Amino acid sequence: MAASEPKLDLTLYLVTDSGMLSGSKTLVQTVDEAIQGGVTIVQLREKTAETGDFITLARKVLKVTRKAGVPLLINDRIDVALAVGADGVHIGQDDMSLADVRRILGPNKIIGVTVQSLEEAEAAVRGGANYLGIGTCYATLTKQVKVEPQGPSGIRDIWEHVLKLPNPTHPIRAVTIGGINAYNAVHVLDSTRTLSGNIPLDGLAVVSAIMATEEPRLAAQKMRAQIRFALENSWLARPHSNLASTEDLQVVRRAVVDVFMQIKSGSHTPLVQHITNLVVINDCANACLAMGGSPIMVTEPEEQHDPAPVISSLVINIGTLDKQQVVGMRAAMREARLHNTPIVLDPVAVGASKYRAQVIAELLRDFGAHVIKGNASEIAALAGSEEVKSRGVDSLGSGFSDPVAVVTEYSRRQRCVVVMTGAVDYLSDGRSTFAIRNGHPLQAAITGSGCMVGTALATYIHSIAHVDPLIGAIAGMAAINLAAEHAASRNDVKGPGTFRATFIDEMYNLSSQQLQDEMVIERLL
Ligand SMILES: Cc1ncc(COP(=O)(O)OP(=O)(O)O)c(N)n1
Ligand SMILES: Cc1ncsc1CCOP(=O)(O)O
Repeated sequence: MAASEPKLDLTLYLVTDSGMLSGSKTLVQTVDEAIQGGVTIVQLREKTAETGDFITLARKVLKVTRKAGVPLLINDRIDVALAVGADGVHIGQDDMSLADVRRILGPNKIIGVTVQSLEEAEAAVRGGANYLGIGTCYATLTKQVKVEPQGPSGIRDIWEHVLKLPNPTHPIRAVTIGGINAYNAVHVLDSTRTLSGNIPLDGLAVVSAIMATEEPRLAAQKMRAQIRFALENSWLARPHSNLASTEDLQVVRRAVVDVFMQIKSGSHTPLVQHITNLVVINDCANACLAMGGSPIMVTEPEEQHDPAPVISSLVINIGTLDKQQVVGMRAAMREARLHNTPIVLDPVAVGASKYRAQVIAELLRDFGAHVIKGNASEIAALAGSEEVKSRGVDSLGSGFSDPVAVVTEYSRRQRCVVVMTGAVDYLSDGRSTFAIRNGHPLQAAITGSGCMVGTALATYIHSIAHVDPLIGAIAGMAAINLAAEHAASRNDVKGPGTFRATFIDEMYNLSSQQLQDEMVIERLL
């Protein structure tokens, strides 16, 4: 690219569609405001415009983009790009070939290419594309797509592949497109990072998230804020995440006790939203209160929006799944993603039916989670392992031969903390893996003790920005297990019934000194 031409910054890529304008603003105004809100590159995509009208519009838009120092690309139409002196073009697989476009436009123009497979991506990189538009990511109403949406993991596979190509002749850049908005931007950027190297896409491309709003500046600002958050708070490179990876277990223990203390002292009362199962809802609410949180059981899809800004963390538990509940879960997870609220996902009995497996796969594809908590059979089902089978909500057999490898690997793949419960609990964020050896067999004798673990995790992981999720998870796991030990040792506990009530008492009574002294934690990785 010549020095005088705008710099290629793909962070927030606006693809236009004048058919979406509300009527109160022209396309040129919309582009102008979107750039003021943070759009870094614009593609003029006018599928039905006559050539003359397209050129007239492109000239007007170019004035705005040039003033802002933002590149303007033209969708498909090399003739229009040449006529107006645009900064480049974006082409798809059915358009003029990359080689021909390069020959016509010369070496300094930007050429972006849509790719939907490893082969297409490789060819575009070898052919000298300046960037790739990988997708589609999610289903979109903006256009009819020929290839099924690939979801973030499909996009990541392509991104990872091109970055590994030997001897690249130029830097490889990429965005993804399709169904992206401020709600899913963080999840998409986080889950498309390469597994080896943690390298994020260069940005996100959107049409309707900006074009179909009355406030394009505000919409662009929201998107930019989410993209900034995702790039600064990468799962594996969070600013505060060195704590769990420190070699010194004393430092980890102290951090865990600090997280516990914040809640115990009352200096913070997390508002923990639960969409959980009918069997345990009351126990989970009481456990949350006993630990110093405040439970909120908002379940209807229509009422997810209003409280979302003040929710500290969200528990999604599929124990007694029904279709209407899934709609509520999706609405809650969407809001949680917008507010960067930690999500704890409890995939109860996910291996028991195809329906459960499908619901969880879709929730993970569309929203991801910050923590996934399950017993060995649930983690096996999610990780695609046959090693541990389930019977209803329980695991059969003696568990994994190498539980550390399973939780660590699954955590790396899902980019979240994985907590695998059992006689020994394993917790990993993909970099560090710990075992907690507290707890009591009576926990398995009452229903819902696993669900209460979900509550405990969410209570202590109440902020992505302020609590390292792995440290918070250790705090929750250790606290609830110690409460069980204390309850089981009491003389007034005669069996599961008395244990159940006493368990809640001991969650309430547990002190930070007890946590400090009695937590049995081991670093395994
Ligand atoms: C950034 C970006 N990525 C992908 C596309 C899709 O382009 P294409 O496959 O050519 O489809 P149409 O846009 O022509 O419908 C894009 N436009 N921009
Ligand atoms: C042009 C294009 N190419 C693949 S999906 C898409 C449209 C994306 O639109 P939206 O951001 O509104 O889902």
